[in-house]
Amino acid sequence: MGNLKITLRDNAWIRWGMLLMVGFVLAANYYFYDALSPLKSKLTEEFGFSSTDFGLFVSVYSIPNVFLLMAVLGGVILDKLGIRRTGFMFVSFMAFGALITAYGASDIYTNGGWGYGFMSSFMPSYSPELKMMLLGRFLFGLGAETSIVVISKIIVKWFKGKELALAFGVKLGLARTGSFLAFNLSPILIESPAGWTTAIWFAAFFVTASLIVFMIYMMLDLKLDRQSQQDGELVKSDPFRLSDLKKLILNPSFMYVTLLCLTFYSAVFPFLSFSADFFLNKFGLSVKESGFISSMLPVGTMFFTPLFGFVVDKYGRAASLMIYGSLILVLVHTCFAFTTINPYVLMVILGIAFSLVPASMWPSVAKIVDEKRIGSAYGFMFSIQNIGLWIFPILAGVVLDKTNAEGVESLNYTFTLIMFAALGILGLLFAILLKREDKISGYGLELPSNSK
Ligand SMILES: N[C@@H](Cc1c[nH]cn1)C(=O)NCC(=O)O
Repeated sequence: MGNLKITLRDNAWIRWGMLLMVGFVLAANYYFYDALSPLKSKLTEEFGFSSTDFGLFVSVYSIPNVFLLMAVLGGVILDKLGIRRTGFMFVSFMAFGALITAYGASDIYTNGGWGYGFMSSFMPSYSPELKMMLLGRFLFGLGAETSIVVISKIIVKWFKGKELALAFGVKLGLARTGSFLAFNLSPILIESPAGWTTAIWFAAFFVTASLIVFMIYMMLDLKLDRQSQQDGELVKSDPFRLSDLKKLILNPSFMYVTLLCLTFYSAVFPFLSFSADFFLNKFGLSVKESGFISSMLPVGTMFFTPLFGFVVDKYGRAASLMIYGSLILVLVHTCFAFTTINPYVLMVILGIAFSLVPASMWPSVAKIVDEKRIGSAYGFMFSIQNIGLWIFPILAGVVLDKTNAEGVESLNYTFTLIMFAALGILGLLFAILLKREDKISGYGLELPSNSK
């Protein structure tokens, strides 16, 4: 038994201060993830990107996580090497990948800089710019997903038994601030006197700055570990065993939440990547205004996610909230496909759905899975989710190219949106199954946070 000494995590100022730090790392991650979305038409103009090329660029982020099982492996590495070493390694990958992406679009590179000749020497149907940018985003994705797993574990470490769901909500709110900034700043930065690629360089430097912030967090983490070790409170992860993964897969609640994660996020993130271009084409808006409408989604979630996190902590009902969120998602995509309802309104409503599900999903995993396995569990969920984040941006681009004649003035997005609505219906089904299963397995997903 520990002797109940006060540690850093018992000090609310330090606990929430450290959340701001890891939130900065996440905001940079999300900023870079979304920074090129409002630039789709610019990439077509400058480098001749088709919709399929753009979809490929978005989706290559997920390849290391799907094929190298990076998020699972990252979770395993995390359980083995710990938060500091794993976090440092993967945030560094993020920064390196972001800088390579910016280099691939830069004048230095396009004027025959390092690697240009090599990238021109194979697969001539893909431009050397696209190939270098794909390499950069691949490396960024390799680091980014595992970093999110590391940060989720950091939050469980500091907030378990305290304001866990609220902390997850605030964390997601901070992450989405990054997306909000990306959709608004990128269209401004392309007009910079230093050239349109300023938008990409800025994104890359933001990620590099987040590496420095993570290094500062590492000092706090070390101090907390020393205190917890003295108190005998340090939660040590057991070595990873394949049988643990088998146990997770055989747990119906865990699998329903994972499948909801796959289908729900596949209907949101790939849509968000194309959304600015969708508004531009459907409503004939400028790059700035369509980027601004896209940013209504993250802006809604910045406020609603912490709020719903608080509701889940205090009143529970996490499984029910996942059902409501999935239902709203289906309705919004259907409206986008078949109506001309004001896109600002629909994006804010989608923001409610995009708050309800994440705010209840991520803390629910901490109820279903033992803390010692939480790294592997989040890693597994992210790897499955990344199958969707890999396939659906490509499919969205292919559907767009196939359902629109070449060189058409404005792209018709109806079939792409029907695809996203269908994914939402699947998500709704898994959310209903999760709630039903919870009555049998008794993880208490409908109960407040501190009752379990
Ligand atoms: N795996 C991430 C995907 C992502 C999107 N932008 C950057 N990373 C994820 O799903 N995170 C959880 C969330 O609710 O944002």
